Amino acid sequence: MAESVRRLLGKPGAVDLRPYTKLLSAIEAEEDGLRELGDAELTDRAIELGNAELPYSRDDLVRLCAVGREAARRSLGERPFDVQLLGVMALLDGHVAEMATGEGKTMAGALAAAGFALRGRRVHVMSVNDYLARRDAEWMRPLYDMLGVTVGAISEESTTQERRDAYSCDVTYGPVSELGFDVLRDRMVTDIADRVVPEPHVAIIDEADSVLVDEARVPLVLAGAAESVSSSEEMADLVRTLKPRLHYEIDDEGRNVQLTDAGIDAVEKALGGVDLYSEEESSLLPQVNLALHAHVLLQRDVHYVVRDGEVRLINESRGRIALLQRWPDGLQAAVEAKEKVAVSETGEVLDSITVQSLVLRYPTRAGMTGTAMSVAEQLREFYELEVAVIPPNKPNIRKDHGTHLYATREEKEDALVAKAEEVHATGRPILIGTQDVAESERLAERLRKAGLECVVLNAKNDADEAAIIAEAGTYGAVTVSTQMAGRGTDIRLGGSDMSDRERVVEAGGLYVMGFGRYPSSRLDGQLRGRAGRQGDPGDSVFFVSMDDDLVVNNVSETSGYTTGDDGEITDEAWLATVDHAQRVSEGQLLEVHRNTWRYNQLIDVQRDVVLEHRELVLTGNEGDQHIRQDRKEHHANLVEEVGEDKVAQAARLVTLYHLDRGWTDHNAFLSELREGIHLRFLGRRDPLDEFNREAVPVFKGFLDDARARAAQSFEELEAVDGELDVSDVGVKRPSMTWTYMVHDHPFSSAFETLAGRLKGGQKR
Ligand SMILES: Nc1ncnc2c1ncn2[C@@H]1O[C@H](COP(=O)(O)OP(=O)(O)OP(=O)(O)O)[C@@H](O)[C@H]1O
Repeated sequence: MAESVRRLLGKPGAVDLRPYTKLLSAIEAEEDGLRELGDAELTDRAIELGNAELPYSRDDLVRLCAVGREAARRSLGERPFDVQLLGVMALLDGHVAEMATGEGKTMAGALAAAGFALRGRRVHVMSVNDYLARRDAEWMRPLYDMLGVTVGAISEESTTQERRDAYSCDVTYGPVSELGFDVLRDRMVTDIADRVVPEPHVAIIDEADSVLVDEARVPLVLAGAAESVSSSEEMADLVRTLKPRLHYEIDDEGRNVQLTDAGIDAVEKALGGVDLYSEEESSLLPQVNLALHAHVLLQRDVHYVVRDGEVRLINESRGRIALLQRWPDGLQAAVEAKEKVAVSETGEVLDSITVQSLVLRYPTRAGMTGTAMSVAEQLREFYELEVAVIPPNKPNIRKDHGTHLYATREEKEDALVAKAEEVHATGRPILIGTQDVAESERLAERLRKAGLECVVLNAKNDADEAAIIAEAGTYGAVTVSTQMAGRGTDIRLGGSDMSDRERVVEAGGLYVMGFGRYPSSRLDGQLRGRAGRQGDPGDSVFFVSMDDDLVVNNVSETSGYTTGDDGEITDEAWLATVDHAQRVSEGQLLEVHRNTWRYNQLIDVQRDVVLEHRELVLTGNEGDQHIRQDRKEHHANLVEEVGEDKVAQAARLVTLYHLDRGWTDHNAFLSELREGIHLRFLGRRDPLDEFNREAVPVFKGFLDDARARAAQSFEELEAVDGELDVSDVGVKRPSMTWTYMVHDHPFSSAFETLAGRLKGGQKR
């Protein structure tokens, strides 16, 4: 209640920058003195700052910023601007610094990381991908060296030893997914020496809004022990024969598809006269629904691409292939069956972690991004983070034009292409943002036909992406790209070496065009922000049509407007509906985020109980003590045969095994419960309450059960040649493990569909 009232009343404000700005002149005053010092003396000055505790006093903050500025000037050849130092101070206070594109967040982040490290904190700088983690660590290394701070980076390919080395540095850069996977893997070790992640201190999150808001709906998963699911190609072929409206209906938002009565009859007939709602056939309906979802709602080249015989998801928030992502198993298999590719490896989910849980492990959190203010509320609600809006170094002179609205997609495309031709004729570089891969390719084709050579950026690897983006400011360049978030490379006018800068500036700088507005205004802002960096000239404009998904899915009335000859709708009221549609969509995204959060809160509490107990077993002799009491005689016999140490180790392994096994099973139970819980809507109960009501009692006996099973396994253990081999009693760790990100079920589950039918009062 208090929270909802606060949400309504308390407009999220930004952090007051005055305490920081007051220090700027004192920082500058130190500059001449520091320039006199030799490099080693400068390093000593930095190290001396480590002789006190956090937080930094006013005077020490001045010293840190002054030393940091001088070190950056010498090591990187760039003297941090005042605004970057404001960013550093905001980060050191644990805020999210909103700094526009090209303002130099990488350096601000590094100076803050060094500030924490000098005071004895371990810092993890979380990036959005491998490439940026490695690039930033290497780029900033000379600066860290000069400040006497060690730095390392991890990436997906890092070996265990490389990870350990990187984590032993003061500052470690890594993609958020890898940091999460390491935490998950560490939770499964049976020997403390196998752990790689040290105790968490400080997290500095780059592209904080993408990571903390957009990616927070995608849990990281550790899976193990292979077992293949049956392919559902038969179902895929069957649903292909069904006809829209006659056999199935799609709801207004395009998020749900349901069989009609005629559809059910057709499916039952095609399956040889089964009754889909009978007890015996209870597994069929979910399969049909999954196949139908895959067929109707998931489109190739919009939601996924097929490459090298694999279905690869497109990360909607970043508009590119998400190598590690997959849908929950059933849906993934259904899409694979639809595309007739081999059904991919599947196995048990050993454990999972959400971005929230990962980030909240760190007692100190901070972040930086170009677009934070519009998610200030979420950052506060989910991460207890406040936003500090750092002004640009030079005033932003980019011209953001109003949205152009058209009746149809064709008219929108015609208008955009015409505008692109007009702008291209002046030599200005153009960046066009599209909604999905298919659209970017179609549009590029159109542009080429119109004589505009263009580069399409949608699904390359991270390094290629960065190189393409870096050249997008070249004279006459036309670049078509899907969502820009997390690309992490700024567009310099005149190409990456800025050799042609003058000509491009004179022409008017980068012209950004959005082909459709994004599901949130923040994503629009990220695209616009690519133009006008560091006071450069630039323009941005969006072209929208009434049949864009954003409008169709979120506006109830989409007819009754008047258009000009070219199909443009200029009526302010209709333009306002586009803004409205975007707000509705933002509300939906927030709800999804909040739901993931709520469900995971309970799971996290239970996981913590298990982990706490597991830690006692792993690091102490909890397992042995319990078994010694429970199976006195057998324990004593084995001790006599093989000695205390070997028995204690066997008891530890057996207990860990049953704790982990129990948690895997409990996890599976919780996901099933969560899927099925929507049926509870039938009883008009709150599904979350229902979830908690069922999940809590089931967990009650968890530890006792695991202990009892461990004792049982131990009882069966026999000494052979003076050794105990726990695999004799079925204690086997997964032979292999792998990691991925589960794409949150984009549509309601099969159960919800069933619930929807029952709710509608249909027979059966
Ligand atoms: N103080 C400075 N003086 C001169 N150049 C600087 C300074 N700080 C950063 N730069 C340069 O500005 C460019 C942009 O820096 P950086 O990539 O860190 O920006 P960013 O804010 O992270 O942008 P993006 O939003 O694209 O990630 C880099 O080429 C960097 O070398």
